[in-house]
Amino acid sequence: MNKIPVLEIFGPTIQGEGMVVGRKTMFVRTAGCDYSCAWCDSPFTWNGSAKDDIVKMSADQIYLRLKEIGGNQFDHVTISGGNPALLKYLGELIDTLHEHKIEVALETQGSRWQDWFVKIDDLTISPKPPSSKMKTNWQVLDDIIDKLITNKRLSNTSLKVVVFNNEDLQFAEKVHQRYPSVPFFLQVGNDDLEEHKPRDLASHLLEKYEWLIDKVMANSALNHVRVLPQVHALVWGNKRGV
Ligand SMILES: C[S@@+](CC[C@H](N)C(=O)[O-])C[C@H]1O[C@@H](n2cnc3c(N)ncnc32)[C@H](O)[C@@H]1O
Ligand SMILES: Nc1nc2[nH]cc(C(=O)O)c2c(=O)[nH]1
Ligand code: SF4
Ligand SMILES: [Mg+2]
Repeated sequence: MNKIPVLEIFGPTIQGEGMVVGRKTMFVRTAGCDYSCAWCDSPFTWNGSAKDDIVKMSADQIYLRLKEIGGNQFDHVTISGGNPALLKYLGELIDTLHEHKIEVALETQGSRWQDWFVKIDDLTISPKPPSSKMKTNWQVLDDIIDKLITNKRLSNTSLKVVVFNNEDLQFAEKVHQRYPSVPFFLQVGNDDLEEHKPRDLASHLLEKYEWLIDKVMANSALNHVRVLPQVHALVWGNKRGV
């Protein structure tokens, strides 16, 4: 069996973001990313700081570990990273989880296509706005969205843009206008990744949430959208593994 580089497996917890926010889920976080976003909240997945924690695991080993931690208290697994779309053989893990009647969500930035995207129950594609300092390859993203539409995966797919400022909001508009049929989410950017007091971070993020709500309410190009904070950041702050 092919092995997957895993950095952490945790849960059950709530999915704190996006299309299935609030859903009880386990997390599998893979190592490695083709981006290096200025504000990445999980830089240990790609900057080498946790390289000794990476474990190469088969799909069966990951399933066993999920059961060891989560017991019978879950029926949903979210795969995040890093960029799990770098991993050609993730389809084996998705099949293993489905065989055990477990639904599978996945978080990626839309820089790579994998054929197993069409098997994901809740696929979040999160193109990166200017504040990240990353550049979207629109040809690649067009191709990904085209393939998902052709395969009738729209009800299993969402776009999610993190917003820190007005320029990011314009980028969000552009993404929504380019792919109007894809369910669209705007997410509050967390600009304080050092804060260790969850309540202080929460009140700061709620102010940013109010700013984002006001902006979106006044914007006629952003009508068919949802606006959300990272709920896990409101509850647990910058803590890892929740
Ligand atoms: C750590 S990323 C991993 C998945 C994939 N690499 C991606 O970026 O979509 C998971 C989600 O967290 C979001 N995210 C990362 N840093 C953030 C921050 N500082 N504030 C808000 N959301 C953030 C990303 O945009 C993405 O939607
Ligand atoms: N609770 C919780 N929800 C999340 N949604 C997306 C996450 C991620 O890091 O990909 C995440 C995470 O790390 N924790
Ligand atoms: S794409 Fe995702 S994991 Fe990669 S650097 Fe950006 S936010 Fe972090
Ligand atoms: Mg996170």
